[in-house]
Amino acid sequence: MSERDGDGADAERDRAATVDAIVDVVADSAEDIRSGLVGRRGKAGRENPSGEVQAEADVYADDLLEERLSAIDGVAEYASEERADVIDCGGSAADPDAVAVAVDPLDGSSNLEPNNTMGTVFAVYDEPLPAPGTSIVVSGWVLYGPITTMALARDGTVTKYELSGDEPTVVEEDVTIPDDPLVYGFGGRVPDWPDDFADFARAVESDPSHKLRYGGAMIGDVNQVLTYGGIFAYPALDGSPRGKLRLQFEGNPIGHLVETAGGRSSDGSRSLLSVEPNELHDRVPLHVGTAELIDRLEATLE
Ligand SMILES: O=P(O)(O)OC[C@H]1O[C@](O)(COP(=O)(O)O)[C@@H](O)[C@@H]1O
Ligand SMILES: [Mg+2]
Ligand SMILES: [Mg+2]
Repeated sequence: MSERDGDGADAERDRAATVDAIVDVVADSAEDIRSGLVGRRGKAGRENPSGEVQAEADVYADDLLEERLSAIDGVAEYASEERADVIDCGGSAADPDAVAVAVDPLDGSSNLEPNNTMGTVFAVYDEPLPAPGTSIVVSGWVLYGPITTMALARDGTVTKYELSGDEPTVVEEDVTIPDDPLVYGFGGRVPDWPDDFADFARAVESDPSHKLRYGGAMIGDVNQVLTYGGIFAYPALDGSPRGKLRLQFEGNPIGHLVETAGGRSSDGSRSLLSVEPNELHDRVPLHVGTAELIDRLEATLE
């Protein structure tokens, strides 16, 4: 037992304080990440563990978050899409008063060059990484749009904030995803979609009440789905049956937040939160949105 442990109630309190500190650091770092994009829109000249060429801003945001998050008392592990291994920050995420943090420091970094939307995604797990989404304590994302905003899922409820001043400003509490779907966005090259997913996509597109929204940054696209109702997917592809997006850093946090808002997530047959990870950088076919559309998707892919 670490010195921080004490009895169960103390451990709970310590963990809650750690989670508060993590959320504060992510919110406080948003402006530094945003301003740090200037002058870092080029390539860093090396690949991340998923084999993608890193942008200078990917490395910058990862280094900044690693330094700040790993310094928090009670953070036992830091892991990110941009580094191969989990960073051991001291203690164990299996302890009742400690957690692990997993981060996609800059989501949609291919949008740096054309200056379009990007985000930061994070999840706090109460188990050592890689861990299933059922062990997430808090999930959230920062969206660098015209305004910097944050969505946070904690204690069974989703809250949206603006991050413009010294303190985050609550703009919406108890956020729920609308039941009537309006927007959809599907990643991957259309010729690479498996036939069953293509059938589903055609059905969604042919509904006159649905509109296409695809910006090339998952967070921007998913935030529209959370706002208007609908579906975002980066499906399994012919030649890439696990799709593109990563379970620990993208699928789990997004699935946790959308499900907390009353929506659904799926890998094609079950909740993303039920997918058991094998490795830190596992990919997963990702579908999130209004429950009825995810039900229909799963019925089509059966
Ligand atoms: O360029 P594509 O194939 O449309 O992929 C876009 C998808 O890839 C991502 O950019 C992957 O995220 P990273 O930028 O964090 O690697 C998603 O945000 C987005 O939905
Ligand atoms: Mg990403
Ligand atoms: Mg990224």
